[in-house]
Amino acid sequence: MISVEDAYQRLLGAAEPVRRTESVSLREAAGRVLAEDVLAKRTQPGFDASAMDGYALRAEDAQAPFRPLRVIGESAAGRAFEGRVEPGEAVRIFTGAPVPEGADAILIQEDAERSEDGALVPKEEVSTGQHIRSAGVDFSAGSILLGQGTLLSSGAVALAASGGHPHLTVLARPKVAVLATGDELVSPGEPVGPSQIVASNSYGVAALVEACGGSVVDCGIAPDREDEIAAHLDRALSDGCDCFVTIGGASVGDHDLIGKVFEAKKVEIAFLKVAMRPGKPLMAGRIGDMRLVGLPGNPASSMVAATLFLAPLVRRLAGRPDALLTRAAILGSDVPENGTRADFMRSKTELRADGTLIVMPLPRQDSSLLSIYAAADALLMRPPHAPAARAGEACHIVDLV
Ligand SMILES: Nc1nc2c(c(=O)[nH]1)N[C@H]1C(S)=C(S)[C@@H](COP(=O)(O)OP(=O)(O)OC[C@H]3O[C@@H](n4cnc5c(N)ncnc54)[C@H](O)[C@@H]3O)O[C@H]1N2
Ligand code: MOO
Repeated sequence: MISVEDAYQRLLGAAEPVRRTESVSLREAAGRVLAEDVLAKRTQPGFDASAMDGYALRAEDAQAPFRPLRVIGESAAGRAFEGRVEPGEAVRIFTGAPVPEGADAILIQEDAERSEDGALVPKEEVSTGQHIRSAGVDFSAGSILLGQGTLLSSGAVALAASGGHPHLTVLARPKVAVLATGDELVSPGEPVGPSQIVASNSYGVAALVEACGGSVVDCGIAPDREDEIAAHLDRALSDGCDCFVTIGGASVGDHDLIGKVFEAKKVEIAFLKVAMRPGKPLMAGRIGDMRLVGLPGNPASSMVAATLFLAPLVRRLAGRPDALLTRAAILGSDVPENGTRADFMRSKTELRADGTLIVMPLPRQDSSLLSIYAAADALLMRPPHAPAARAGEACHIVDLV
């Protein structure tokens, strides 16, 4: 049995982002990872633009004592004034409109008066360049807007649009096959016979995989038969899956077959058990480029193991930042000393008005309890052999997705 840290290193150590790429429209691009640099196809703004509603003029014509100026036309966004502003002249202008030739400043309309004959009389002085956004102040054609490997935020998508790109080349989502195993399992909505239960973990694990940027290949439920599980593994390999995840059958009972399948298929084993609670029977390995993760069957064990190991792996394969996100918090109640396995206690957090993050372990921690898991928003991390700790002491948590 190895430590959580060693297991994490063995699983993620040599894992690299997928190399397959695809083109997606901007509307589908948020959350994807750029496969190549995005260069600006245009300069923004493409012209000197007014930042305010007012008058385009020569700054020297708006100095005290103020003289009336002749308004010779209008420049609106999308409809430029084609002429030139000469001394003693001004052009009515609106935000985003091109600044006409000859003008070098904008007088905002709040600082201007129009006389009865239509002349413009400035009320405040302006300086050269005032309220003008110069061409290219945001970016210039040919400059790198977004680098390869960028996880596309909403802002990044807007920037790519502004740079003139209707589509972006991104990394393909890693293909993650998810297989539930167990003779007792039926799908949600199906009749549940005596001694049967509903397969729930695969839905939770699939949701987590997708939240991490993966694409799920749902393999359904396999009975406790080595040949059936092995057939799913073979199909995942031939379908080019990046990861094959099993749920259940990871422990030591007569019907726990994942270890046997891994052996028969000559999986290069990373580890077979991890010193953690819940989730001790957790297996991982690889066949060529395909990673294998054997999650334990108990629902909370399955989800905790997937949060700590599968989620960072999928993020790595997807090219996303993959570090396990832990946060400092303050214990909201006393906790007893811990045993030999790292403990990940299902907990609820509360952000106090002063910014302190308080974490309260939930009262029941049995690994079969999905009601408790779903009520939790964080895992309180208790290292092996941690001494008893009191409310108010510092601790660390992992956020649940
Ligand atoms: N003698 C020992 N027994 C067990 C050990 C051990 O070290 N020695 N470890 C225990 C721990 S810890 C866990 S966790 C479980 C994990 O066992 P398996 O991975 O083999 O899981 P199963 O036996 O297949 O199932 C356990 C439990 O979870 C239910 N299950 C399975 N799959 C699903 C699913 N997709 N959705 C919902 N529920 C599922 C299954 O019906 C069982 O109730 O082993 C302990 N035993
Ligand atoms: O890990 Mo088992 O996950 O302790 O129930």
